[in-house]
Amino acid sequence: MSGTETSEELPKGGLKVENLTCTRGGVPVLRGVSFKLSPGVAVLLRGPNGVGKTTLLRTIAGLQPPLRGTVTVNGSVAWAGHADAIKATLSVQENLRFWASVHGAVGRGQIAAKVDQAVDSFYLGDLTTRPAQSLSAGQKRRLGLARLLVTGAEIWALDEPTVSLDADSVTLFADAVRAHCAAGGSALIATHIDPGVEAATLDLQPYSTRRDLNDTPPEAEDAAGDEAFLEEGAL
Ligand SMILES: Nc1ncnc2c1ncn2[C@@H]1O[C@H](COP(=O)(O)OP(=O)(O)OP(=O)(O)O)[C@@H](O)[C@H]1O
Repeated sequence: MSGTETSEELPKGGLKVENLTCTRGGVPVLRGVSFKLSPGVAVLLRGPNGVGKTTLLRTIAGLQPPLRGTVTVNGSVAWAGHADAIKATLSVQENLRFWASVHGAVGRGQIAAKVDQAVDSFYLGDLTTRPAQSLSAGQKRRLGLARLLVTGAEIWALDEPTVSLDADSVTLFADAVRAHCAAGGSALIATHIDPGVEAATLDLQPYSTRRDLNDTPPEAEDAAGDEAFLEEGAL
């Protein structure tokens, strides 16, 4: 099902998307998207509602196969979508322990160290024994983001990660992304707001609109791939 390939020719934490065409519900959404994401870099994925940001992130995370093109990574991808991947009946601490174990932490000491760091990073200290289902929307979102830290994944694919967060929590998120990138990780972040992260921008444009405006035959567009979209510095 996954169309994501692993290659050690990329640097650890690197991601390369080449001429990617995706469908959603059988309908073409993205066409010929190409870009590279280097370790240490965060990129904001922009574009109007329905343009295909979630579809692109899902494809990179291996949750759906591309129709055409390739996604290549060196490292593992952690996906944070709208549902937060939270186990409702487990406590905050149990959720994080669970995810740390799933992602390879071994032994009580290693698991506890990862969980403690994640709890501190997202100010979850007063909530550790609370069942996840009893948390507010913003608290759940903080738990979902804390999960990223215990996965140890090099590449973060984040779909509107700041939804429901208050201003202080957005700052915690930005700090976490900064620390992740400083440690050699990378992040692709779909968002409609400014999350306070120093980042390049990848602008997805409506495929049909762009074609109409450019008056470019689809075959030529296929051959050329997508123009644009990363500002210099992110490549
Ligand atoms: N489960 C689905 N079945 C069919 N079509 C879908 C499904 N989910 C999304 N789509 C369609 O696919 C297209 C791309 O959706 P996607 O969620 O990737 O957009 P987006 O850029 O993330 O939008 P938003 O900014 O609103 O979150 C849209 O036209 C949407 O209506």
